[in-house]
Amino acid sequence: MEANLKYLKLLSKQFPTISSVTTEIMNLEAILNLPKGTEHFVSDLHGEYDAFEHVLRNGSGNVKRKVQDLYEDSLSADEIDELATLIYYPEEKMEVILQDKSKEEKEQWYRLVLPQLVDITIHAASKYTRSKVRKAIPSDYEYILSELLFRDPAANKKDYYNEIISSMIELDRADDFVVTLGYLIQRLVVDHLHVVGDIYDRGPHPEKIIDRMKSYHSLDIQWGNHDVLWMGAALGSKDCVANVIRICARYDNLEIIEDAYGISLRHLISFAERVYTSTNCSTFVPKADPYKDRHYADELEQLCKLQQAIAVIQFKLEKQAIDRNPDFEMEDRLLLHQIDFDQGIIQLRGEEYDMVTMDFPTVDPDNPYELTEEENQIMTDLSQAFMNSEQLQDHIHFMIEKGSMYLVYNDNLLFHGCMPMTKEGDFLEFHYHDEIYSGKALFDFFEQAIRDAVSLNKGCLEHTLAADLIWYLWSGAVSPLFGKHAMTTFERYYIEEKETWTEHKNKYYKLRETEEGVNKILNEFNCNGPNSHIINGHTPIKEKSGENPIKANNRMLVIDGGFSKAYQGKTGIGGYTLLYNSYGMELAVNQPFSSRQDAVKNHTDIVSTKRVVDKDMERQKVADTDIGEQLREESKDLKILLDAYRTGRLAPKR
Ligand SMILES: O=P(O)(O)OC[C@H]1O[C@](O)(COP(=O)(O)O)[C@@H](O)[C@@H]1O
Ligand SMILES: [Mn+2]
Repeated sequence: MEANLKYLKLLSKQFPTISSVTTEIMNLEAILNLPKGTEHFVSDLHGEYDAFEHVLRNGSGNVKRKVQDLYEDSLSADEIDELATLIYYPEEKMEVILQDKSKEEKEQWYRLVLPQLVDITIHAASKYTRSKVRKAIPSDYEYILSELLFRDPAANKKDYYNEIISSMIELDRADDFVVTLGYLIQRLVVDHLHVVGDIYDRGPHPEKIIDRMKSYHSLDIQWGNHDVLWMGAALGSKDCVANVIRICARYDNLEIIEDAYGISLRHLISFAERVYTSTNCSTFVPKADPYKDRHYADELEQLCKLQQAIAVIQFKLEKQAIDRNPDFEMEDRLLLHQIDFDQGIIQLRGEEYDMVTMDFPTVDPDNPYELTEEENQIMTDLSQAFMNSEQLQDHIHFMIEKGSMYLVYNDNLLFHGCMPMTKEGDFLEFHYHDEIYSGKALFDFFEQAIRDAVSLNKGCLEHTLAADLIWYLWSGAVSPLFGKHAMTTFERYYIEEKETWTEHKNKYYKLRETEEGVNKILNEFNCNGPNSHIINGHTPIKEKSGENPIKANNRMLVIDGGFSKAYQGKTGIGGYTLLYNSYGMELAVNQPFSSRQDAVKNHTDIVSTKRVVDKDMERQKVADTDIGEQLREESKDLKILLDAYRTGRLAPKR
């Protein structure tokens, strides 16, 4: 009771009068009755910044829908496409449209297009409270846009527009106004963004994706295996550093490390060129971006040698991590000592294979896991450089702040990789330091390890062990982010026989096809609503071979469709994105994104088809969401405060 009164007193500071309390209650009740805001889900962006930017700009088709809602009957399909493209890329599209126009023609165009843009903005804003829309308006236009968006419906609209547009043109502000409205519409069509993991690796610009996300109005991240790899590297794990560099070399993306994050690879490169000699093994040839054709032979050779050098360092370092952590049970990943250095063969699970190359200048056959002095020095310096890169630290801390291993949001469960399971369909157990973790607790355990690696002092044993757990998340058999029995990097580089490359997927990937399997996982996270789904990324859906991203009687949605160019050959598409608005969920199938210029010039839009996930769902209001739940609580408290004012338990101000 005491505590209650204390809380009410605090609340009364914010709402000191009866009228302020009643106004706020009315405001909250009104919000609860608005339609639910639109959530937008993307995953597996893999450094493809331009494609990501495009789906943010077109809201996975949501912008075009708003245009169609208003102009389907009065504009042609081409005109609708042009107007939509103007909204996605206002600066570039306007330049193309206006380039050959006279002053009068330009003025005519503004008079046509500005009212259209204002109407689309009003339509997109109609789901929100005035105060929310006001917050989205850039301050330069606060007055004018408030006037336009919240104008008195009885006032003569035409006169009003004319007046405003005339003064815009006169003051030479019409261009700027088009741009402002374009971005405001983009901002309003999506209320909240979920990024279901794998921002990093394979593609060229993860750092631009993070910068873009930093300025986005509302989002969360579920970490992917590639994201935690970078987190581990930034937090000082040498195993993670070696993997990050190796993957960047493999995909010809060293600029990310050197230019975007200012980490010098000079010593490593000169070491690799000096010490490694073989240049003829195809397994080390980088998987170059097909759009980036700029290689000279010596550049390729350098990337091959760099990959060799860092792969060997990685295998040596992994021995230390595996020895430090017998609980990982990863001894069978240690393969250097299985090589017969005289005969050029390797023993693997009872079979004998030829080695693709025997270029191991730094491996002592009697002590194959010992790093040479120079290798040691290079890794010590590189891990320092990762920890000292301000830009990288800034990006990783953003991911840590906005991210988590999983998220329950409006009754949906979001995670990147998998729920590790046994073949009997039970949650797989991870044994660590005499404790056992499985199910939700397994996710929570790894999340804590990441947060420990952030807060513990670097260099102490606890920190090293926390960083090792991050590396385990990248490649361990019971990792919810990896989902395969082992990572066969060694075999992929050194053995030709592809049967040795297989990474067996966890049973989860069979079980998630069934409603029973999916419900078991949803229940574990207390997601029991009639509209609960799992939203999953990580494994590219091979759409072109007929695989369906919507599984388990619509309960499971796998949205990795291949933003990554390296995977588009397999998937046949350019990525899935998901929208969840007040009418339910809709999966957008995106075509590969060609280029920004193409999108601007030819109106190529990458959303090709939409598939409805929820049929017959009742229109959802804010009241039906997690935020609605919070608002109802607030409203309940305010009603108690009102009662306290009325019964004299507290004295309101007058
Ligand atoms: O094609 P690459 O570069 O060899 O990468 C393959 C590796 O990437 C992984 O698939 C992990 O990356 P994803 O999360 O993108 O699947 C590993 O399982 C595998 O060993
Ligand atoms: Mn992944």
